[in-house]
Amino acid sequence: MHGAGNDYVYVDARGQERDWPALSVAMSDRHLGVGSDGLILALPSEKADLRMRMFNADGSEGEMCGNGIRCLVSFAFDNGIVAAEKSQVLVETMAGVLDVTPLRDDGQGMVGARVLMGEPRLNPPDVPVAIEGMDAVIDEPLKVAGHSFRMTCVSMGNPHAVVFMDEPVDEFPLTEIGPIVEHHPLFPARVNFEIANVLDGGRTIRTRVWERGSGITMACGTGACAVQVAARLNGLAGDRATIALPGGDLTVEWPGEGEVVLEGPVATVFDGEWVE
Ligand SMILES: N[C@H](CCC[C@H](N)C(=O)O)C(=O)O
Repeated sequence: MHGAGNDYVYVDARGQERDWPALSVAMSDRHLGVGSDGLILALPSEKADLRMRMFNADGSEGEMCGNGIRCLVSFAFDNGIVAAEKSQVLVETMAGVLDVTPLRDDGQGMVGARVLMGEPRLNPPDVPVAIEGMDAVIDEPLKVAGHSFRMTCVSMGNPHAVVFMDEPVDEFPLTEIGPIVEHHPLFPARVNFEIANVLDGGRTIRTRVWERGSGITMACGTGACAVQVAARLNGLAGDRATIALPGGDLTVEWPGEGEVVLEGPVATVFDGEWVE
């Protein structure tokens, strides 16, 4: 399944004990495996309708996945894990229990979802940055390979570093710079790195992402949230923005306080059986 091109393999892991990190690496390989940005598990929960665990393509576990949580609810409906007629589904994640509202087409199929993503963490322990007022920025420009960035760091349960730039993001050497930022010593848990062009007075923000543990992805849900929050903190956007990613558009709302709301598509590509 994929959310705006951010594709994962989804597994009903109820009652299964496996080496999930190793399985994520094997399944994510686009030549020797299924091919994906990682692996997402549906698991039972004591305090929600179900629990999500997500693993990046390198086997590392992410605290939250905004595109993944939408697809997981659709997967849970299709596989009888959660009653398909529910109009609200609670999902336990490492970033808290989050509220997912399925969006259905007239045929009742799920085509997307609206997710309450929790509050942004602006002085996140996983992104220790010099603090300038509310705005969590790195006071000293971060010098990377001849570039000097002013980053706004936001955690959505997982760490993000956002750089707004005038240079068109499509021309930025993200493949070269992305891994240097991801592994920069400033980020003890590594970091997801977003580059963004603010367009249309902040109503649209063109964004590309180098994801922690997966590299360049077509979209990143938590990254889209971090971009809108960072833009609003920097006075570059209002309460709502369309985040235009290579794989599609995601909509993010954050009025400066409270939960971030993410809305985006869901798609199933194919089903399969994993044969040992
Ligand atoms: N790579 C991320 C996890 C996946 C996030 C992204 N795919 C999303 O949709 O939020 C991390 O290690 O924090």
